[in-house]
Amino acid sequence: MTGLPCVAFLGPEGTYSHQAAHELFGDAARYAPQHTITDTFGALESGAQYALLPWENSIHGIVIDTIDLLRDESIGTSIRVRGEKTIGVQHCLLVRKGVKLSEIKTVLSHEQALGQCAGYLTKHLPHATRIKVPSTALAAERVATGQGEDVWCAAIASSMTVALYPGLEVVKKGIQAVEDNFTRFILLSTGDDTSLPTPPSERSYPQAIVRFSYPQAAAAALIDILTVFRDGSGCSVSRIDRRPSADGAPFDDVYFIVLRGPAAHEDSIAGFNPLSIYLDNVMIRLRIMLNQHASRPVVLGIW
Ligand SMILES: O=C(O)C(=O)C[C@]1(C(=O)O)C=C[C@@H](O)C=C1
Repeated sequence: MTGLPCVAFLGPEGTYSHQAAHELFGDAARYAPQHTITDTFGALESGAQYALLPWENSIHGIVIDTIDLLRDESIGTSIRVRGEKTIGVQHCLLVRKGVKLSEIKTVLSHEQALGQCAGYLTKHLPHATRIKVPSTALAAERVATGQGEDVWCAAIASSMTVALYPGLEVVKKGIQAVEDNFTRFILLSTGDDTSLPTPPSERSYPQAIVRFSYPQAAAAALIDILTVFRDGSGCSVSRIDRRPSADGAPFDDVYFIVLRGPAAHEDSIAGFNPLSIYLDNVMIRLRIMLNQHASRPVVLGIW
């Protein structure tokens, strides 16, 4: 067992992160549940080789804690983005056995799940207080073990938690805004050389993330900076995210550009990756355009 790599994930058992980690690594890893997304990232500093973080959801969008961690300077240097995993998410409203919908006073869950199910809560539980907790499975555990007033709490979590935390029952399954609901996770590892037990990407084309900061005072216009990414050799931008910079002047922002390379052909030469060649060129031009600014553009990972 000890030879297996350690994968940190947002716990406890029964979170969607737990499910995604298992789907990626199966029996080829040891699993280390963490209390928060920040702790999951921090586990890379205390011995875990991998951390799997929820990245974005198809209903509620970006997971703020994760994207803000991607601003950390260690990512792109000692820590690299290595892959991704997408899973389907069907949320259940769970209560202690015997509690009726009309008796629920409080609903606990991860803020993403509360957001994905906001329509259901507004319609069916308009007077219930919504409380954010670090994960869906922690919400289920609290409802299962709650005392006193907590008996009237409900949780939004996966149906798997019913088997893990005895005493719960499902009031309603599939309470998110639309039936098709997916969360995409990002896999980080300490360095590029830790081998991955399963192919890191589910897609046939390679991807990469570039981070750069764009201060309000920048000499070059943002639109000119973005033209650096104009399609080259079949590579293109598939997504742009923007967050406040952690340490810059007010409204200085950090940009995350997700790039997609051309699909690999069966006859392509081993080790030849058009995306990394394109990125070498893009990074040189980006550094020149942003050269007067302290924060260098960085490739957070290619997978
Ligand atoms: O709380 C969990 O179960 C998680 O794994 C976190 C998380 C998220 O942050 O998006 C993962 C998937 C769902 O979208 C809801 C919550």
